[in-house]
Amino acid sequence: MNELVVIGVLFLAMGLWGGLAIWKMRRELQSLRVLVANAGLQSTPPLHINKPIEQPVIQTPILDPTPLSGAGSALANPPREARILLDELQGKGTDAYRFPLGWYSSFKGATLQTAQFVRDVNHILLTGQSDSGKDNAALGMLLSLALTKTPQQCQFAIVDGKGLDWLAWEKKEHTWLLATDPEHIEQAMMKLTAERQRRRAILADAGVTKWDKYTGKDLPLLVVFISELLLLENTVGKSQLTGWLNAELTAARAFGIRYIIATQTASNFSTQWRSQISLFMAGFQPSPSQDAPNVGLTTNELDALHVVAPSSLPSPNNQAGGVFCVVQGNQALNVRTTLIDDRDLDYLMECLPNRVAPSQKVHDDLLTSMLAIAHQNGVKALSPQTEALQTATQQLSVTHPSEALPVATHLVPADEQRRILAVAARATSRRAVCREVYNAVGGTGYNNVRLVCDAAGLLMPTPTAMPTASAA
Ligand SMILES: Nc1ncnc2c1ncn2[C@@H]1O[C@H](COP(=O)(O)OP(=O)(O)OP(=O)(O)O)[C@@H](O)[C@H]1O
Repeated sequence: MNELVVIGVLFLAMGLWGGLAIWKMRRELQSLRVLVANAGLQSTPPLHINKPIEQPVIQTPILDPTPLSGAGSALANPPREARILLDELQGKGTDAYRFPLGWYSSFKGATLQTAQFVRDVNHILLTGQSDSGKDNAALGMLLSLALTKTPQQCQFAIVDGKGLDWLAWEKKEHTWLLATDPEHIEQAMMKLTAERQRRRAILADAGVTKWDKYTGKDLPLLVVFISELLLLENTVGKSQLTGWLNAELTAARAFGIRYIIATQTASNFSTQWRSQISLFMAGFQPSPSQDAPNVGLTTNELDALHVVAPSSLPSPNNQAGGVFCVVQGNQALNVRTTLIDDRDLDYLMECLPNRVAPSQKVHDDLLTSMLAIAHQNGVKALSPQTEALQTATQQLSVTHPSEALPVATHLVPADEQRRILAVAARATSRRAVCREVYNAVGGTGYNNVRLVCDAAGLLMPTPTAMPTASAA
């Protein structure tokens, strides 16, 4: 009997000890997660071109994997801080222009679903009833790309017309084009077509068939965001818009251009260009008839993939903004985006480089080129106030540039400058000018072409942004 009591006490003690050990391990794991989360949050964002004034206070460092009721795997409480999003994104590697889609609950806990613009996603269709979170989703994508890629690697064309949400991008160096006024939409569409043709000519000159294979540094990935497709239709009419979309979406990919097209529903648009979409991201829709036009799969097909169709998602009016059904090929997932609040947005925009005024840019580029040339020629130190720079910048300000030479003649001989100017007036790229004038594609010849073209504003690699409503 006594033995039985001893054995019982022993079992009880072992059970207690085991329970205590499990509780301790859980606590340690919990503190470790807090530590890891805090360490991530305290790291500065990837680019630090500008010094932000103040970092927002972090509210919720632990990721909550609970799914939102009725929204499949989409999280109920995705991380609110954009820097958690960026840390997670960077952890996955940003080499192929990776960007975030949204958070979902997996066996690993709260997980970020991402996609890449190189060798993965072509164009994106972003749909959902008003207030479903389309603009916020696009903002997350563009901000992430801007914070992980330099303006030389990635540029944006933002065609809005809905309001003033994107105005802050106007002065940013990543912004190639910003049309916030419906009156500028047609001009923006023409400019995008011209840019595709310009890129085509550059690739043809370089003898490559695709942007992915081009090794020059003058063709950044151009991500075009159209915030409401209906505004384009209202501006140019149905048939012209259809023709434009068919042409641009079909050809843009090969020339390093990707479109993110947002609209409340794609059901009223032509189906031809939709075949060029490789990733569908659809928020709440009021009827099952809207599922297939917005994700490319029927409600039944989505059911079979165990995802909640757009028409079955909780309504954004019900505190469920930012929930999407994402479809790529035959794969589908429900995700919820990080809501980027004004405070986070101000801070992150502050981190992005501002556009340099054109005259300042020419001056800076000239200085950089001259320092490089001086370095090549063994000149140890060259002050920005050297006679050469003064002469060159004075020559830039002449009122009749066609009668004056753009740069000092001891930098580029006068006859070579005249020849570069003549060829650049009809050529499609600086490389083509260099080939024709110097029978070469790089070295000092290319430096001369760059100096002269920069100073004369010819064949500029980064076109300036369009005037916005405020600037017009
Ligand atoms: N991930 C999110 N989590 C929580 N709320 C969100 C989320 N995304 C968006 N919202 C809410 O939805 C509102 C509308 O978002 P947003 O402007 O991005 O929607 P939209 O689909 O672009 O709307 P519209 O078509 O009317 O322009 C936001 O102000 C926010 O309150």
